[in-house]
Amino acid sequence: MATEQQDSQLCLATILEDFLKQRNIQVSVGVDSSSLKKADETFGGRDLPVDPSDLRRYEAARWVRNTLGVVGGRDLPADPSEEDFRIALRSGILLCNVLNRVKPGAVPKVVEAPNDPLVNQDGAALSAFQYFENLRNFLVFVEEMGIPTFEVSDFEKGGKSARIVECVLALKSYREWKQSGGSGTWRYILNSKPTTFGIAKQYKRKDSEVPVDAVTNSPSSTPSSEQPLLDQSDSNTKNDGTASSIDAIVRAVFSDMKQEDIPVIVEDMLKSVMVEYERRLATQNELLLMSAGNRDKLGSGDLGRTISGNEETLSDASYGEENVTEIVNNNMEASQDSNVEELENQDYELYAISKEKTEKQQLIIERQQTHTEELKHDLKAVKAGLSLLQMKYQQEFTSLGKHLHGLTYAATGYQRVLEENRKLYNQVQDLKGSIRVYCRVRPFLPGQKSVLTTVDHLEDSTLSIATPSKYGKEGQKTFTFNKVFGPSASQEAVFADTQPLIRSVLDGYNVCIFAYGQTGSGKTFTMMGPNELTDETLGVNYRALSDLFHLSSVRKETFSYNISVQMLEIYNEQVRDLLATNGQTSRLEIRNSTQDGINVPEATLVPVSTTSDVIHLMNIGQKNRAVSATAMNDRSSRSHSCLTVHVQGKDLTSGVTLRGSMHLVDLAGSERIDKSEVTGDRLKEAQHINKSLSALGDVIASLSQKNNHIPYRNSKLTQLLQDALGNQQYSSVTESSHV
Ligand SMILES: Nc1ncnc2c1ncn2[C@@H]1O[C@H](COP(=O)(O)OP(=O)(O)OP(=O)(O)O)[C@@H](O)[C@H]1O
Repeated sequence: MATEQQDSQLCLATILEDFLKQRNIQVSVGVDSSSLKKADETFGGRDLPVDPSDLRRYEAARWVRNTLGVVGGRDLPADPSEEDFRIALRSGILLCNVLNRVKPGAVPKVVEAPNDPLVNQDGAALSAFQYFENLRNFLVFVEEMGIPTFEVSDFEKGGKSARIVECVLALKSYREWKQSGGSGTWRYILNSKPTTFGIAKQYKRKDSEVPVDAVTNSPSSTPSSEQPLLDQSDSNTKNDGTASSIDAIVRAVFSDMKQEDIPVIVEDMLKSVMVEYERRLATQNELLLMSAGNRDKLGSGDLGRTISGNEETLSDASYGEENVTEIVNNNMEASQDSNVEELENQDYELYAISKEKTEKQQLIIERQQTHTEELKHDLKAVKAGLSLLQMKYQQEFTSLGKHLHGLTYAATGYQRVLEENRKLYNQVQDLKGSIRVYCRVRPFLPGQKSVLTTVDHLEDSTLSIATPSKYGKEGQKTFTFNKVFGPSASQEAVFADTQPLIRSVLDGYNVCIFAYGQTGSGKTFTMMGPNELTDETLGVNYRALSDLFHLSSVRKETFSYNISVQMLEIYNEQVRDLLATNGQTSRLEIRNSTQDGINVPEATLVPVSTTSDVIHLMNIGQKNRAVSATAMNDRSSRSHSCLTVHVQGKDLTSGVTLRGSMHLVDLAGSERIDKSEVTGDRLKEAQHINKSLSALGDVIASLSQKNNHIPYRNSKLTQLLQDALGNQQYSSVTESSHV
C-alpha cells in the first residue's frame, strides 16, 4: 500500500514530465537526484561542505569521471578542489573526450597528452597551442549546442572556474536528456543554488521516465528564481515535496512563456492529469475489488460515480494549478480509504442480510409446510363433504323426477279438463240459444213528447205495445225476447249479455252481433256509441273488441292468437271493401267456402293487435261508408256495414289450431217506404235494404225452426253472414225500437 501511495504521488510529476516532453519543453532544475543521493551517502558522517559551488564542482567532476571511466578520468579527482579541477581540465582532453561521448565525432581529432608520465603530470609538456586547439574545438561545438561556455582564461589562476563547472553540468544535462530519448529543442535552465545533500529527498522514478531535475534553460536566459526546483526539504512530508516539485516545474515552464499561451498550457496539463488520474483510479479500484473478492457488490455504478465525482472536481476551472496536486492526492486517498471501508461495511451488511434472509426463508418454508398439511386435511374433509352432498343431490333429483312425472300427468289432465270446460261452456251457450234476440227501447230525444209512446208494458223479457185499432178498439201486442232493455239501460248493461259470446270466438266459434231497427231507432248508438265517446258510452263493438284482446292476452301462455280485421259494406246488393287503401271500393264476390273462415277473400285483411288498431280501421271504414240524409234521420245509413274480426288461435300444448270470427253488423234502417217519402235512387236503396232485411228475417226464422233449407242466397247480407248464422254459430240480435 505504501508503494502504491508513492506511485500515486509521483504520478502527477510524471504526467507533467510526459506532458512537457510531448510538447518539447525542457526545464532543468540543476542536479540529478541520484547524484544528490550519492553525495549524501558520501558525506553521510562528515561535515558537509558549505560552499554550494563546491557541490556543483564535485558533481561535474564525478560525472566526467563516470562518463570517461576510471582510466579516462583518472586525472580528475572525484571531489576536486578548484585548483585540481582547473588543472585536470585545462588541456581540453577530458572535455573533448566527454563531448565525443555526448556527441560522437564532435571533436574529430583530440590533441592527446604524451604517454610519458613524466611529461604528463600537468600537461605542461605539450605546447599551449596544442591544448588551445582542444579547448577551441570544444568551445565552438558546445556553443553551437547552446551550452553555456567559458573563457580559456578561466583555467588560469583567478579565473572563473564556476563557468567551467556550469558548462560541464550543462553538457551532462544534455546527455541525460538525450539518453532519456529527448528530441527537438533542448533548453538549459541555469540553477546556481546548490543542493543540500543532507536533506535531499529520495526521488523514486521509473527507468523510462524523463528526469525532471535534469532539464536546462536557455543559455542566454537568466534564472527567474533562486528557488531550486527540487527543494524537497522534508523527507517525511512527501506530499509537500511532490507539490513543490510540481510547482517548480510549472513555474519553470511558465517563466519562459508568453502570457497568452499559459491558459492553453494549463488546460492541457490539467487534461493530462485527469486522464492519468482516471486510469490510475480505475486500476486501483479493480485491484481493490479483486482483493476484497466482492466484485458484484462494488458495481460499475459506484466506480463510475467515484470517477465522475473526481472528474467534476478536477474540471472545475476555479482551481489553480497549485491546487491540482492536493486535489488529486486527497481524492485518491479518500477514494482508497472510503472504498476499503465501504467494502468492509458492505460485506458485513451482505452477510447480515443474507443470514436474515436465510432465516426468513426457513421460517416461510416451515409455515408453508404447515399450511400444506392443513390444506391436505381440509381437502380430505371437502371431498368427504362433496361425496355426501352428491349422494343427497342424487336422492333429491330422484325425488324431483318423480314429482315432475306427477306434474306432467297433472298438466295433461289439466289440458283435458280445459278442453272439457270449453266444450261445456259452449254447450251452455247453446242451451241459452244460438240465436239470441234482445230488445232495447230508445229514450225520447230532446224535443220529442213522451206522451206519444206506444210502449204499454215492459218487463225483463217481454215488451207490450199498445196498438190502436182501426176500428176504435184498443189492442195490445206482447213480444218476447231474450232480454228487454229499457230507455235507461246503459251501454255496459246491454253488452253484458253479449260478452260470453266473445270467449266463444276465441274457442273457435263464429259469432254475429247485429242491430236491427228502423232509421233513428238507435242501432248505431248501440253498436258504436254516440258521436262523442266516453268510457260509459262506448258501444258493443268497442267493448267486444277490447274483451277479445284482453282474453287473448290472458291465454297467451297456452294459446298463440293471430287476429285480423275486414270491413265490408253492402249497398244496393253490392259488396264493397271499406278498408281499401287505393280508395276504390270495387265490387267483391262472396265465396261459399267456409274452410278458412273468410267469405270475401279479396277484401282487405288487416292484422291487428290492440283495440285502438281496430278503432282506427273502423274510422277509416266509416268515412268510406255511404251515408245520405233522409227525412227520417239525417244520419241514416243507406247500407249495411259489417266489421269482421278473424281469430286464429294455436294451442301451444296440443298444437291444434282454432279458427273463429266475429261479425259486428250495423244494419241499414228498416223504415217503411211510404213513411220515409223517398223516391228515385233513394227509393231503390230502400227497396234493396228492405229486401235484404226480409231475407235475413227468413234465414233467422228458418234457423230457429231448424228447417232443412236455410235461404242464405236470397240476399248478399245473408250470404255474407252465412258462416255466422249456421251450425255452431251464435247470433245476437239487438232490435232497437222507439215509439
Ligand atoms: N239509448 C239511447 N240513449 C240516448 N240516445 C240515443 C239512444 N239510442 C239512440 N239515441 C239517439 O238517437 C238518435 C238516432 O240514433 P241512431 O243514429 O243510432 O239511429 P239508427 O238506428 O242508427 O239510424 P240509421 O238507421 O239512420 O243509422 C241519435 O241522435 C242517437 O244519439
